[in-house]
Amino acid sequence: MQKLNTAAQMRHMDQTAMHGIYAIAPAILMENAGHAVVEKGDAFVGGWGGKDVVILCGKGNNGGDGFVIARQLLTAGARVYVYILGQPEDYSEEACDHLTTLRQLADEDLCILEFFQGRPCDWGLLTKRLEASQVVIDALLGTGFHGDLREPMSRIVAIVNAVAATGSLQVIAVDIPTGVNADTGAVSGAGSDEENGPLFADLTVTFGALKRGLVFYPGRACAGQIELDAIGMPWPLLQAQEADPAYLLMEQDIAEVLVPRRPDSHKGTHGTIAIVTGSSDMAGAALMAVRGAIRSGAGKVFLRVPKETAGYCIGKEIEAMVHGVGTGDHFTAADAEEILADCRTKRWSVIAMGPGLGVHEETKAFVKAVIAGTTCPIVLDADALNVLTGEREFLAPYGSRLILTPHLAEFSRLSGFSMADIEADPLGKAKEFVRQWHVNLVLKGAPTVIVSAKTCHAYVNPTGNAGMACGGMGDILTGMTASFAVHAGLPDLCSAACAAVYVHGAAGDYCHDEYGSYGFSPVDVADAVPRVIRRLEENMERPVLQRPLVTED
Ligand SMILES: NC(=O)C1=CN([C@@H]2O[C@H](COP(=O)(O)OP(=O)(O)OC[C@H]3O[C@@H](n4cnc5c(N)ncnc54)[C@H](O)[C@@H]3O)[C@@H](O)[C@H]2O)[C@@H](O)CC1
Ligand SMILES: Nc1ncnc2c1ncn2[C@@H]1O[C@H](COP(=O)(O)OP(=O)(O)O)[C@@H](O)[C@H]1O
Ligand SMILES: [K+]
Repeated sequence: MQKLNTAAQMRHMDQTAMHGIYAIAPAILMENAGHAVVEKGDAFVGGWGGKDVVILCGKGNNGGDGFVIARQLLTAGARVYVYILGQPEDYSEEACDHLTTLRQLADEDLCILEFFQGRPCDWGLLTKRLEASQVVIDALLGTGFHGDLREPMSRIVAIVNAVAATGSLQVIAVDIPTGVNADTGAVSGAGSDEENGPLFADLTVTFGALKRGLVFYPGRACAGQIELDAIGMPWPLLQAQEADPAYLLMEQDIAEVLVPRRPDSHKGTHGTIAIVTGSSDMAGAALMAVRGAIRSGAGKVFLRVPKETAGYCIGKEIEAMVHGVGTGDHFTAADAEEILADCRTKRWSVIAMGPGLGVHEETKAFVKAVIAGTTCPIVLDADALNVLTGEREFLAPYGSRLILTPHLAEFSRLSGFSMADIEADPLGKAKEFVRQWHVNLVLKGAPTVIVSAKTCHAYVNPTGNAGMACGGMGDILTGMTASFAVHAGLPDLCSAACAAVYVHGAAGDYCHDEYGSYGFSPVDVADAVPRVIRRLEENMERPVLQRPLVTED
């Protein structure tokens, strides 16, 4: 897992490195930061020698990194034009020292320094310099950015974006692109007509830990390729768990939580999954959930649909045992007893409810009765969440065995948060909800965020693509989540949800590789799941019975 930090967490890490027991001189951290950009940038731009590079330096420590970069690029054989927004007295001591050194290197041919403040700006000259250069370094603003960009920053960023759009200029951002909020990925100028939007980089070299704003849209779209550099931070600080943490999931994390099948296992070992969902006009959703469960390794799958839906469903997913419940085309409170009895006698290990369930008033009582009358894990998606709008207090006592998988609109209905607030900070809102209502939450989107009921830690999924933005994709995930929830050895429901989300997205990525971003279907994604699991299996530990019984030294 990679830590996903906020600006405040980064400030704390920097301060602890510099002023705590480690006592790293501030100028050294800044030197390392600048060096990281030069080093990672070298491969990206194909070597610095002979390149013309514009370096834009703001008034904070991000600008200080820019001074180091300028000096090191001169050593690497580049010509640099350094635009400096502050005066020496504006800068921190370490940035000021680096500026002093850089000033000793000012040279009419190789190193031109331009101080912006207090003078009319020659925008034409800046544009010409950018047009004649191959690379621009954005050291205007880092994690200290907030609000919207103001003049002259906004004008400079607009000019860089315009020149870069012609394709002749590579843009490298220092730590985070200027105008991207490090905590949320919100950007300057969103929704306004004024030209004060964020900078779009081709490469972002970020320091110490990934910033949340680099993985959430719209910030993610500004970052280009992302490279992380530890910049010499003491390793205990790099590894320490932050208060209120968030992590980016990695393939290795998922491989580690999946346990290989024991060779002596049988269908009962791998979970009895009940998909209790569907209604007469949305039976396909129920079938897709079944498909997701089967393709994720479920031992047995029972499908329970309303009576009128059963005829359509029988034989469509031949592995599932299908039965029609009640008398109508949707579930009512009277149907709950049959489901609860089935759950007891057939020893269901997990239940999934929601896809295509419908939002009839009577269905709400049905869903509540099933939750209250069982003790197994339950995955709640789609209409199961829609019918529970306003029932947060009801859910909370059962939260530790529930996995809720809403998309943004479903989450808005359920939580009462506005769509705008959720879109502005999905991770923050997901955590806020879980802190209050103690459920395992999968907030689906690009990217999907998973929050643990037990710890309130958040996990962000890196897999998936826009080809998955089509109806039914979430139904597949519902079945997958139910199946993963009973995979032997998974430590908790949150890990199961993380594994399901990661594998679902990775299966979507296989489809993207095969078909491109249009037209692959939810069923294609489900059918690609075994390929992802096979890839993960290569990294799993061998089960006891697959180890040789006698080992030779
Ligand atoms: N010791 C450290 O703290 C280290 C910091 N580093 C760098 O320092 C950066 C953080 O430095 P700072 O905290 O000084 O922050 P920044 O360099 O991001 O800038 C802060 C300045 O920008 C101004 N500002 C904020 N929002 C603005 C807006 N919308 N329009 C115009 N001006 C705005 C603030 O008033 C403040 O003067 C990191 O991103 C990283 O690049 C690195 O050098 C590594 C070590
Ligand atoms: N642009 C995207 N990038 C990554 N994943 C996506 C994208 N669009 C959709 N998805 C994924 O596809 C699934 C869609 O789920 P959902 O909206 O519930 O679909 P439905 O309700 O139609 O089944 C989610 O898991 C979501 O994360
Ligand atoms: K920057």
